[in-house]
Amino acid sequence: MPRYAQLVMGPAGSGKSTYCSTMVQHAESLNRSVQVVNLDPAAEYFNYPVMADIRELIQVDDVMEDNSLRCGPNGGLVFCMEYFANNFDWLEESLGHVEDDYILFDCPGQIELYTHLPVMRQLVEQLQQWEFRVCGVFLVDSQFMVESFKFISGVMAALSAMVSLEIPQVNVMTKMDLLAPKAKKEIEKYLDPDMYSMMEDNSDTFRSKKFKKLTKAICGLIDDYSMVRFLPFDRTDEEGINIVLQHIDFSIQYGEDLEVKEPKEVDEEQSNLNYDEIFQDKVSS
Ligand SMILES: Nc1nc2c(ncn2[C@@H]2O[C@H](COP(=O)(O)OP(=O)(O)OP(=O)(O)O)[C@@H](O)[C@H]2O)c(=O)[nH]1
Ligand SMILES: [Mg+2]
Repeated sequence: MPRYAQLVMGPAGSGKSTYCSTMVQHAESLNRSVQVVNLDPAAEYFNYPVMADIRELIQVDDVMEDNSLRCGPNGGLVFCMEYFANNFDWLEESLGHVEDDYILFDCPGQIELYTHLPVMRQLVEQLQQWEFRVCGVFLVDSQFMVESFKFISGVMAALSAMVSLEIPQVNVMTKMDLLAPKAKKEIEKYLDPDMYSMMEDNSDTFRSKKFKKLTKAICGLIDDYSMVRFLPFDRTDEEGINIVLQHIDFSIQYGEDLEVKEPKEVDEEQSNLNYDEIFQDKVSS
């Protein structure tokens, strides 16, 4: 039986840890068990219970304090993630081997992890060997997406993760609750974007003529192949959260192998009795 994993990725501060805790609560309300693994060795605050925490293996502060390594915060993180990739047995031990487990991996925000460093891909391959079905969940902050040039950068970041990991990916626009109603209306066009008309509408924003052709070609490519789309995520909207979860479940075929649950057995005599009572009530009234 497979296990299921969401790799929760995205730039720093895009809402990854908040997404994880919101999903855990949402799953609880659906009577589903979802667990979280913290993979951010520099994490200071998150409010979900962890199944495993990379800081038990290695911490950025310790790496930065090491005089022989002389790392800053970003170099320190890269060192930690490489160390992690060389010690996957720690993760194997922490995860155990429970069938049907559904685990969210709260990843660090350094974008280089999703562009050219090999560690996330190595993690995906390792999880797949352990029979996990893995879905990438790429978060971007809706606050930074309301202008077209920022939007194109966000799309390229999501695309870069898709290309480097080669797994199903659901892209999510977070913090929708912070948008004013007008901005909310405005952002709808970015959820399922028509890149061609976006380019035309905002041709003044792209000032340099030299790069306009390149930007246009990139937009055309994204549009022609419908490569990137976003789902809105408002942590206060249960229905919206459920739609995001359903998309992810569908992409990793969660639920297809689950055993059908038998309905609770009802005492036959009892149920007949109730039915008779109702019938009697109806006749007498
Ligand atoms: N209002 C609102 N605030 C949010 C939402 N998601 C995240 N935030 C806030 O945004 C900030 C960053 O959120 P985190 O969940 O820590 O973001 P992160 O991606 O885990 O950040 P790093 O791990 O540092 O990369 C926090 O102050 C959160 O309270 C949201 O959906 N709505
Ligand atoms: Mg975080």
